[in-house]
Amino acid sequence: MSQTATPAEELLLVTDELDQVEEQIEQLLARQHQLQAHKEQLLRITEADRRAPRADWHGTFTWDADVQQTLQDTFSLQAFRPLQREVINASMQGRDVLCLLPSGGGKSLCYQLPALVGGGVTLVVSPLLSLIQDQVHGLRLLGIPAISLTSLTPKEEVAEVYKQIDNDKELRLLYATPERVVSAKRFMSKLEKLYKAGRLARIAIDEAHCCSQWGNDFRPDYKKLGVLKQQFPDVPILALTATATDRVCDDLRTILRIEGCESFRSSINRPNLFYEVRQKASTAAQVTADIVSWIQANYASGESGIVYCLTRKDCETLTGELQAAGLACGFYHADMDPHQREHIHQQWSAGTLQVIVATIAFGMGINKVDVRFVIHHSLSKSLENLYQESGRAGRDLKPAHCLLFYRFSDVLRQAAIVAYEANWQPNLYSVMRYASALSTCRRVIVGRHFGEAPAECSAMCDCCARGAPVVKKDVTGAAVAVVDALASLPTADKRATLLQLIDRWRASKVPAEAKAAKAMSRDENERLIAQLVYEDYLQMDFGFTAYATNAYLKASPKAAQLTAGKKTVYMECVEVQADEAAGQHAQRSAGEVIELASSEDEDFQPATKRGRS
Ligand SMILES: Nc1ncnc2c1ncn2[C@@H]1O[C@H](COP(=O)(O)OP(=O)(O)OP(=O)(O)O)[C@@H](O)[C@H]1O
Repeated sequence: MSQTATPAEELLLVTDELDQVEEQIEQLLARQHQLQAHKEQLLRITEADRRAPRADWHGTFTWDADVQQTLQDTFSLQAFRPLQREVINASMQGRDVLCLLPSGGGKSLCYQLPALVGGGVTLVVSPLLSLIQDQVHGLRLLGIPAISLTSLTPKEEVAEVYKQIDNDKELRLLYATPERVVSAKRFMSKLEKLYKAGRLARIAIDEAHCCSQWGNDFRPDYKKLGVLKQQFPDVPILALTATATDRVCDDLRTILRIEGCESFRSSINRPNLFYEVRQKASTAAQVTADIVSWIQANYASGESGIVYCLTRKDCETLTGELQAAGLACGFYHADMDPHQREHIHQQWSAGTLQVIVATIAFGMGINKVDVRFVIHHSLSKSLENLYQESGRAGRDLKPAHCLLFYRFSDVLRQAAIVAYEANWQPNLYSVMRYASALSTCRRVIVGRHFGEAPAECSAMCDCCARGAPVVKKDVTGAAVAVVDALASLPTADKRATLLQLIDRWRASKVPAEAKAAKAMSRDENERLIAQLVYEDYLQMDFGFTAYATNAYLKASPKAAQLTAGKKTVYMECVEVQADEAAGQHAQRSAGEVIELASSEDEDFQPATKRGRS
């Protein structure tokens, strides 16, 4: 310190140095926190390795004979489906396991069978009451001792269940909801008692993707399930899910504290499902007529199906219209009396109703394996949601059809609903990318989303089955006209609804622009605007009123490059010819331009189709 510094100057220097020291302390504390968390992870991993060494899960184990016999005698099954045996071996060995098998892949057997062979009690955490009821009922029919504790358990039975947990040495499976596990102290104390007595054999966490806020169906109570590893470190956890991206898997490993787990992942590809997207008509009446005629043409023998709608009101209206057209159907959504909802579900499961028209409230509890079709009346909020909802078809592995009716205005409706959710935009764009594809196989898009190598499609999606040539059109002029139409708006915010934008574009004061816009149908105008959103030349903007959220469109910063002549926009179009390969899947008139897709799609293939048989 200089000897000539005045106290005031020195004060400034000292204050400055103190600030620096505080900043360093903060950095060191953050680093300490990080290292502590990492140390705990490494301790858990080494402890898991010590407790249950890794092995070749295809190999032979002391329990092989028991496992095979239980498979045949108790479950009346002859052989394992892919990965079931490996998952069972790893769990029997005592490893924590993350199991990703597609819908209908047979995840339940992966914990039900070890529960019988290994002895002790397997706790199954499952999010849905109806699913729990169905499973417990099914297990009891097989003579397997199973109980559940949920909000549906009558008060007088709760004491009996607790008594059974304490004393019934034959009990093998105990089902509970995550709420029960994380909030009911009495339940946790019973688990502690089981654990101390060495009777808590395994914990299965079904629909484990609900842990992660990056996945669909995030549930806050699932996020607290890390308490199970903390309280019962020696008990192997088996986390199961049908849908999870790599990011969701990483997240759920951390949340459940099973970082050292064995991960088994079969392809998410469902080869028996035919994926199709159709242009959705612009009027509700026409959409209903299209759905009715499609079901009547393809499933006239009353095969079961689901129609997913965006809102409760849509569900009720569409049900009335389908009924009027002679289809046996009922609606299902969250705003119904639970008994009425259950009644509809049962009638549909029994085949009395052919079609259930539902919101996404109808989901994880569906146990019906012979659903032949799933129709999306509106776009889902993410590709994961669409995959999972569609995946309720064909769980018996027989051919089934997943049909999405798509138009861009539904993206805006959906956006206005999900705009409050985390990650709504990348989620919505992922499903838009899927829906607007023309030349890219839909399986490839889904596989890429889940980080998988492309699966063989064998013409089991409309893009591969269609077989018509794709033409690539330069539509830069039209794209500039759309941006100009927004710029010419009298309002300061320069934003418009989709309808306003199309009207303004078609009424452009530049005659050539208006002529070009009108040379396209309004549907095609809409598709080009969708593409501009999807390629980031336009963006969504929201207006909030006391009653609703409205979605608008406005130019994004990238639009300036378009108007400056630095970007070119191409659209793909297909001229449909008579196409036998697509058979009933492509019911369109010859020569009709059926779809447009992004010119920025990596897999854009301008000339001929592939994958056609
Ligand atoms: N090894 C097997 N052989 C034959 N059928 C099996 C086998 N394993 C399971 N199944 C049957 O497959 C059907 C689906 O099983 P399960 O309900 O466990 O699937 P899941 O993977 O949980 O599907 P979801 O994610 O849709 O709930 C059931 O009817 C079940 O009995």
